Amino acid sequence: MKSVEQHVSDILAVVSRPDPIELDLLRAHGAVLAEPVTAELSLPPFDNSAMDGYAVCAADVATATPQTPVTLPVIADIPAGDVFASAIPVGCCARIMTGAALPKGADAVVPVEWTDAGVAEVAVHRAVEAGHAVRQAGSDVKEGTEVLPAGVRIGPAEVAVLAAVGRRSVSVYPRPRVVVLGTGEELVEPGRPLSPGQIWESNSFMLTAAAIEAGCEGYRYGFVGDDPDQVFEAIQDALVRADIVITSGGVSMGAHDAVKEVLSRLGTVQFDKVAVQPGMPQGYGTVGESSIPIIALPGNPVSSYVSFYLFVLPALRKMSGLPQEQLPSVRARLLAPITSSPRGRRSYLRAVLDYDIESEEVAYTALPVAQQGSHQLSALAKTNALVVVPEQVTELPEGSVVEAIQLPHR
Ligand SMILES: Nc1nc2c(c(=O)[nH]1)N[C@H]1C(S)=C(S)[C@@H](COP(=O)(O)OP(=O)(O)OC[C@H]3O[C@@H](n4cnc5c(N)ncnc54)[C@H](O)[C@@H]3O)O[C@H]1N2
Ligand code: MOO
Repeated sequence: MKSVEQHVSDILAVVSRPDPIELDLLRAHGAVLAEPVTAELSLPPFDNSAMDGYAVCAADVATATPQTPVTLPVIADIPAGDVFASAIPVGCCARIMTGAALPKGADAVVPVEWTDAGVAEVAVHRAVEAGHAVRQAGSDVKEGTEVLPAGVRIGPAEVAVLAAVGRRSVSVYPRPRVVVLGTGEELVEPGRPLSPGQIWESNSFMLTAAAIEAGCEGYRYGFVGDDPDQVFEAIQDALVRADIVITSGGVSMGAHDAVKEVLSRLGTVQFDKVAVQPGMPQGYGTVGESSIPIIALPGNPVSSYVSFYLFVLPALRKMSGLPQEQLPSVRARLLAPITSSPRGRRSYLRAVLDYDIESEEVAYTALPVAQQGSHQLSALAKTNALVVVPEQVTELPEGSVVEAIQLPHR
């Protein structure tokens, strides 16, 4: 059987990072930056006031106390956006608002709360040091410095930084379009009535949602039955708007598993048994004239789910322009024994991971849920981690320390 690592690297070999495109700032939100961004100007570009108050020369108010206030004439009013062109003469001050440029001659701002808030002249009750409530030019960013490296995902903070350094558009990797197709004659659209032998379709919803959460454009194609012609047509159709196609079902040994047969006709798709539980039968390759990557996941819902995080996510990261990175994992103490794990296959058990505030050594506990069957979907929603049981291990007592992979957004 093929190792998990081998299957990941085989998949990574058939997907590539797209060429960057220039996108307007909000369109770029959620995509990965393809260029390092530097500040053309310092931020703030000029010394400015951090408070509403009075721009003064600190030396002029050095003796001010509540008992002995210093009174200064107010010679100007400087709202944010205005610039006071001349200098403040010694012994004078200007009323100034937060964000307004500090006038020449002033070296500090007295907050309005430390004054009588006068308009023509003002009584200052407290001394200030030079620099008080002044935001120095460049105290956020110095001109020419890198504010964002290439390879970061653009979230709200990055959008803010880009706008603040004056960028209206940026070079990003376009978000991969992921088209998801389920297969199975027994499947029925949720919301429609079930006949005997049928179940409601869930994999294409789950995989589309997971692709969207991974920052991609996810499209649910829906599902088709096991008729090879239908499967053929659906995959051809899906290819039109896909950078990658994800299918579920039809990859095992079933007599009606159409996906295997059709995909072999359409491209270079290879089917493997991967040494993993759940998710053993897997397919990957490329299809169509443009050699669009395709990943064929097993139909069992839990297998599809786990396979997404093990095999699809690394592909989507690469296609998004992100560096390869494992999902974060921690060492955790098992709160229940693991009674059986197949020898020769690495198990990923769905578990509840908790922070263990009492423990001095291992900071987490992991409780694998009781329902670990590949069809037992409902338990997934209770879990937030995958406990890894290595290939050669078949059981583990309670209290064992294991690796627990933290699932995203859980
Ligand atoms: N003789 C063997 N049988 C099976 C083997 C094997 O090695 N030898 N492997 C088992 C394992 S492991 C898995 S995993 C499954 C994978 O099977 P397929 O990928 O061919 O999937 P299907 O047979 O189409 O479906 C399996 C199961 O999942 C349900 N399903 C499928 N698609 C969906 C969907 N979109 N939404 C909800 N549920 C879905 C389907 O009804 C089946 O119950 O094969 C084992 N068998
Ligand atoms: O490997 Mo299957 O994925 O056991 O359920």
